Amino acid sequence: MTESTTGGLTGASGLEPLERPQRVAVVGAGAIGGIVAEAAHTAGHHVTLCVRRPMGPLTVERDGLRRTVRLPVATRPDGLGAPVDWLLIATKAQDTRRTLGWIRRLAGPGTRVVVLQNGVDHEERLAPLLAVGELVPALVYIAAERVSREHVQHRWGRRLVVPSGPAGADLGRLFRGSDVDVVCEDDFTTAAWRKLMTNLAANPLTALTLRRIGVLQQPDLRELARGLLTEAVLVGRAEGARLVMSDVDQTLDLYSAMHPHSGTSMLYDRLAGRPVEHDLITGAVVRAADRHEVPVPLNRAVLALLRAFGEQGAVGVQPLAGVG
Ligand SMILES: NC(=O)C1=CN([C@@H]2O[C@H](COP(=O)(O)OP(=O)(O)OC[C@H]3O[C@@H](n4cnc5c(N)ncnc54)[C@H](OP(=O)(O)O)[C@@H]3O)[C@@H](O)[C@H]2O)C=CC1
Ligand SMILES: CC(C)(CO)C(=O)C(=O)O
Repeated sequence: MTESTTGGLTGASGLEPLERPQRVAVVGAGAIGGIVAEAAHTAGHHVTLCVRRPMGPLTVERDGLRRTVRLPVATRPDGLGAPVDWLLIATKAQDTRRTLGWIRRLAGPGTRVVVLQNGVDHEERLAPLLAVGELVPALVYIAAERVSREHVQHRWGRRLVVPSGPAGADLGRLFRGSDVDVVCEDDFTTAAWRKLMTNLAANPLTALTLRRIGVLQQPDLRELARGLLTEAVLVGRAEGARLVMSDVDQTLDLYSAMHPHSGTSMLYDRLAGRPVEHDLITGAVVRAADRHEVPVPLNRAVLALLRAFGEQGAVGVQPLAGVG
C-alpha cells in the first residue's frame, strides 16, 4: 500500500489489523462490488452479497489468475439478521434509492456505509437514505468489467480514496492483506473532482465511440479529452477544488497508463443497454458550470449526445479490441 504520498494523502498500511473478522455486506455484486467482496473475503472477513437475482460462486480474474469464492448470497433483506459492521454500496448511481431496503435492514448505529460510486455528490445521494450509521464516500481507482454475471475481470488499479478520519483508516485495515488499497485524503473535495476528471473524458468518449480506452490515444480524441478536462479544472476550482492545469496532463497520462483494451463503466452500460451515469459525470460538471457561469461548451455538447442515446436499448455490437 502507498504510504504517505503528497497532498494530504495517507495510506493505511501501518495500522494494526481490526480486532475481529468484520461482518460485511456488499450491495450490488457487479464489477466493483465483486472486486471489493472478494478482497474483503481474502482479508478474512464474513462477506454477504446482497443481490437482486440469485447467483453462484463469484470469480475475480486478475493478471491471468482466477480466484473463485463462494459467498453467502441474499436476494431479499427480510431474512438477514443483525446490522453489519460495513455496508458497501456498489450499485450504479441511478439504483441508489433501490438499496433502501438493504440499508434499513443492515445499517445500525455502528455501521460504516461506504458508497463506492463515481461522481462528486456521494453524500447528497446517500445521506437521505441513511437513518443511522456513518456514511463514507469512496473514490474508486479500479477498472473492472463484469464479463459474465458471476465473473469479474480486473483491468487496472487497486486504490480507494476516502476522507481522512477514523472510518477511512479502519477501511484501510478492513482491506489489509487484499488487493485493495485505501488512501485517506484530507481535501476530499479536490480528490473527488480529480477523480471526476478521470471519468469526464474517458467514460463519454468510449461510450459514444463504442471503443475501448485506447481510442483516447488518437490525436484528435486526445485533444477533445484535453478540452473537456480543461473546462473541468475551471469548474472544479469554482466549486472549491484545488485543481491545477497539470491535472489535465496527469489525467491524460493515466489514460495512457491503462491497458488500451480496458473499457469504462459507461461503455459497458451502453453495450448492455442500461442507463448510463451521464448525470453523475458530465451532468455534474455542466450543473456546477451553470452555478458559477463558467462556459463549458464541449461538456455541454457531450452531455447532449449522451442524453440522446440514453433512452436507446442495447446497441448489440461489441467494441473493437485493442487500441483505437
Ligand atoms: N466498473 C468500473 O471499472 C468502475 C465503476 N465505478 C463506479 O462504481 C459504481 C458501480 O459500477 P459497476 O460495478 O461498474 O456497476 P455494475 O453494473 O457492474 O454493477 C452494479 C450492480 O448493482 C446491482 N444492483 C442494482 N440495484 C440493486 C439493488 N437494489 N440491490 C442489489 N443490487 C443491485 C446490479 O444488479 P443486476 O446484476 O441485477 O443488474 C449490478 O450487479 C458506479 O458508480 C460506477 O460508475 C468506478 C470506477 C470504475
Ligand atoms: C477510472 C475509470 C475510467 C476506470 O474504469 C472509471 O472510473 C470508470 O470506468 O468508471
